[in-house]
Amino acid sequence: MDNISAGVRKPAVPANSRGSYLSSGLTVSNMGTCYSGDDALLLSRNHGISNVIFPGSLAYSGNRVKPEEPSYTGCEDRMDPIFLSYSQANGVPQESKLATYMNRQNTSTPTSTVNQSLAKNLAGLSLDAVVSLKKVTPQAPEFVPAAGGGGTAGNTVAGNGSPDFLNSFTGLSSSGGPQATFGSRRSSLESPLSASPRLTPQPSPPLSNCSPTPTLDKTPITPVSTYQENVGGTTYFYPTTVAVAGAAGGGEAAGLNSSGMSSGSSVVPSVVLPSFHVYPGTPTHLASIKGKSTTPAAAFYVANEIRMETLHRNALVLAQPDPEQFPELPSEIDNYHELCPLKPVPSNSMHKSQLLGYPMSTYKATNTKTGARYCLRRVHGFRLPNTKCMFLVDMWKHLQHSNIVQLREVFTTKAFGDYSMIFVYDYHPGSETLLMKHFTPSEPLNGYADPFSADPTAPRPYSHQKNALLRQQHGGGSGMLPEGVIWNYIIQLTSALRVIHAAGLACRTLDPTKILLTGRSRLRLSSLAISDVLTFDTTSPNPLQLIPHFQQEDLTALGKVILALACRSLMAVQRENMQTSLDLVARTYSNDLRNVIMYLLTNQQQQQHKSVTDLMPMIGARFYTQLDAIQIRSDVLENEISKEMENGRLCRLLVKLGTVNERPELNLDPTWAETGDRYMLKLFRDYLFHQVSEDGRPWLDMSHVVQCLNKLDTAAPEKICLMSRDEQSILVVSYAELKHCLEQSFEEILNAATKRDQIA
Ligand SMILES: Nc1ncnc2c1ncn2[C@@H]1O[C@H](COP(=O)(O)OP(=O)(O)OP(=O)(O)O)[C@@H](O)[C@H]1O
Repeated sequence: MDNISAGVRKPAVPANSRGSYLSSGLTVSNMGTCYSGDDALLLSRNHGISNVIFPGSLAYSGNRVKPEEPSYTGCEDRMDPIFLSYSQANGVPQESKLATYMNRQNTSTPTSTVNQSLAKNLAGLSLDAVVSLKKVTPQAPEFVPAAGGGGTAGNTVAGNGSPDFLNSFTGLSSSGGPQATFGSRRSSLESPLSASPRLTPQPSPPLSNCSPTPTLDKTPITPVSTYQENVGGTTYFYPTTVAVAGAAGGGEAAGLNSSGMSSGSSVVPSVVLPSFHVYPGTPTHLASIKGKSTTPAAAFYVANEIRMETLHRNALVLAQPDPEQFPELPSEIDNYHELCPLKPVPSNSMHKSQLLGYPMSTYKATNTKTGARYCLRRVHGFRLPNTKCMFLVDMWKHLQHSNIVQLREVFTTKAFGDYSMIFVYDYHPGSETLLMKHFTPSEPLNGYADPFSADPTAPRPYSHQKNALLRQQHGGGSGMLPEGVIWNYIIQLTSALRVIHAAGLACRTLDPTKILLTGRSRLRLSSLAISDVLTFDTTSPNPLQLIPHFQQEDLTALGKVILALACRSLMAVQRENMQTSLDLVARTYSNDLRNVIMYLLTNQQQQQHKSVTDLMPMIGARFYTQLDAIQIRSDVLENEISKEMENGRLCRLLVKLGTVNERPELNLDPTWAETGDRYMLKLFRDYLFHQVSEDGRPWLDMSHVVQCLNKLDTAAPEKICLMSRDEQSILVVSYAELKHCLEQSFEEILNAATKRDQIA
């Protein structure tokens, strides 16, 4: 909570006048509470420089108090008597600017209506919001600021901070925030809602797992539009619309009452929701997760590691081809442009894909209609004899799974100067193949060498040297994959195969060159459907006849991939190395892993029909381990999102503010940004960003900015005190009102922009 008495921080004031505003005898009268009934605060200075009257509280339901309104009954004893003592002839302190203004006008200003029956109606004034307010009397010592110059009384609050004084106000405040008075008169910024202005922002919360203390407000307030009048250089603001509860917090806006229950619920509210959104800090169940970033910034921003990964992926999505390097690339193919090769384009048609037997190239491309990025696989020089195979393409297109790169469409093109077939897939930036990840020689193997490598210097299988090496690997720190990683891969690959086979299809490209690894451990089968199209037999009466056979081949291919991963060698799956490889697996890993491999690689003749579902009991409880890991990961990411969600929301809010603030002109009005609602927003901008410490140094506190923006965004009823740069005007205004001003002003700009568009 603020400690206004510390007097450390204050609204932005010019350096040359620092420290003076609290001691310059400002008089603050809460006119809105009981004098004019229009909820306006008159802030005047003893030395009578121009002032601003501005709507303070929004508890009143109209511009002016209407004495006959039944809702304003029974509250006299709840009113701060200090205001009663000010009830002068017209209900307005005669020394106030508003009184001067009204006297000068001597006309039937709305306030005069108040005057006639104010005394009567004050007795019956009823405001729910003040029911719980602590009753104080003018005689209470804490309410009698020292007479005389501004310095004394002002110091009581801003300088020395009489605890009694503050406590009594704190007791009045539903927000629990400190209150303030200025100058030599008995005065208060206390509003009918007890949402006092904050002269100083909240202190920074501790960085670890902590967030600014939210202010709890039970009474949501709707901003009111204001009517303003300039009299002799003084601007008077009056509310013009009815304040309606219900627009303050997000929960309220979503039709929830303060308990978070639906409005129709008869359950008695037992909790009070904060009136603004803020990230509440890392949940305890994530605080102890290993590998979590512990930097202070990680408490409020997305973890560095995730940020870097995301930035990298986004950069890859946006990457453009270098036109000088790829001059031969067509600028557009069908609905795709910005082709960016993902691997070197084969220079001649003899360079064929090892797996598919055709020259192939892979590109990232942008859809011209949607702007989305896709992965295009081009089969060079392939001419589709007819479209009979397209039913298979449709089957693949409908297959959606988290371990599959989804096929989107297939078409032929002559844009490359030949007959090419294009398979369009989802693009997963930053993916690498299993081959690149686990079988590239460049990868450091931490002393482990491929036991099947042809390199004569490498250890031979089952040589003394190799066995020693294996023992060392088994002890940890080796280049062999941890068994958990292999099981993780098995679960993902079998998961994909399960849906493919269940759909009556077969993968046919289950190979380390066609299994993509994205991020830490997400596997996806790629290049699906290509084999089906390229080898489609148009003369066959039943093109699906061979699918069961291909499914059995998928399972064998899966066994080979697992064996190769377990031995970290593609040569491990060659027929002559097979037995050696299985022995190696038996020594290094659990029996379960060996059994899975054995099951998948056992000759089909010996085994009737293999099925991917047979593997599920072999995987067994490892499913749970995987599920647990995924759910923890999901928790972590959800937490990261909740941090960034707040940041994104604030960014949009800042964009709005920036669009309004300092706008040179609007609709040919060069003073637009400096007048009316915009003036308040300008002062709010100063309050947000330009505060200075007592000795004039810039005061920087991110939590202050974040808190204020959050309160603005949710139209919190809490009030703040804004001061003009020349110190001549002070506005006491709620976030709700500021939000309303911002929305109005931004809408004006939007309307003007649309108008111009229409003209253009
Ligand atoms: N859907 C995709 N999203 C993102 N990147 C992909 C996608 N498909 C493939 N890639 C990447 O494109 C590159 C080339 O993939 P490709 O399958 O053509 O490899 P390859 O080993 O050269 O295959 P082949 O020998 O059959 O031509 C790889 O780095 C791979 O990670």
